[in-house]
Amino acid sequence: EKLDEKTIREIQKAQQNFVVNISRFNVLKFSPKFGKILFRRRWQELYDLRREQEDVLGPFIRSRREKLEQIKCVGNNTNIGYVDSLLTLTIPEEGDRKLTDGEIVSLCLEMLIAGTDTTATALHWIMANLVKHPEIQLKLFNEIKDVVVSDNGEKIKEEDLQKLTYLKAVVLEGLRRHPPGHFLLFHAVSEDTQLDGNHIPKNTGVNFMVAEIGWDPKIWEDPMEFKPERFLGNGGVFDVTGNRELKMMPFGAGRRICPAYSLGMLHLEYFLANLVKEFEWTARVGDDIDLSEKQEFTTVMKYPLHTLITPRIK
Ligand code: HEM
Repeated sequence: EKLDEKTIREIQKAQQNFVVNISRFNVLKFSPKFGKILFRRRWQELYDLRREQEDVLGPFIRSRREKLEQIKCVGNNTNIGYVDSLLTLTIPEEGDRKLTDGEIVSLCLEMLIAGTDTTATALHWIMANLVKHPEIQLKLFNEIKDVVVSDNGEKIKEEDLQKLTYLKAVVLEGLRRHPPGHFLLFHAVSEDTQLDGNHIPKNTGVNFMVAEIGWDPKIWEDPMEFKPERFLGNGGVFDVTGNRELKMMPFGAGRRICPAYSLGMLHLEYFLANLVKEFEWTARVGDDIDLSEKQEFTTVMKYPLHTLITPRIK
């Protein structure tokens, strides 16, 4: 179903309000009993945000449920989308019940946020580094120019990306130095576990310091420097899943790794290649590009990038 511009803006606003405010709600996890009184205002804000999400997404879910019923009646089951699969899902552990509308709203938002905010944040950091280090941007542009023979003004295509080794190195370095998530989503241990001599009881919530892992000076030389060249060894091949060797984990690792890590990499490579092919990105006079961080849903630039963009001469 095609959404009009107004609806897209409403969904975007609900998502943005959530992303920007989420870290302010962490405090609500403590002492739920007294917290309800102590943080009454903040709880109210959270409820309001939640209502906003349900108001914008709820009608689409209900309308899709009706459509699905009609499709079932005429026996046509083509065009199955994400919401359709959630609507047909049942939970065996809970008496084969279906998901509630509220749960579906959460899952849709999770997919929207996880699929856009992470990639946009990663790209923002990478562009900031390319503006800060024009020599890296130039090297990347030269690779694009030399390797992709598409001077006819066409966009770089998906199949061209495989030939761009330095592009891949820049993306990997961006994800190492500025992973959008400095932590993963919360995990819990399913059994009593020993970790580095510490006893972790079953059901304890655990997380991983993603950014620190990628900045470990025992693994990475000059870890805080932005040096894509470090990824050029081994023929430019690097296993970002950590299956072979875990040196960084911007997408997590193992069973709960980001289910769309390869799509995330593809988006970053594709957008970056085209942005650099079409435009030269430079700092404003006297602007040193401040790489300070700020915690939102992802770790974003505290001072968003302002840059001058000049079309490349064809
Ligand atoms: C550069 C881009 C991306 C990065 C850095 C990234 C990173 C992550 C990380 C760190 C996690 C948590 C893994 C864990 O808790 O162990 C995650 C989960 C997730 N990601 Fe991504 N992601 C990216 C792109 C995407 C895209 C494009 C989509 C969807 C189209 C997506 C969908 C999801 C979903 C649905 C989850 C939750 C999975 C679960 O609950 O098990 N991500 N991602």
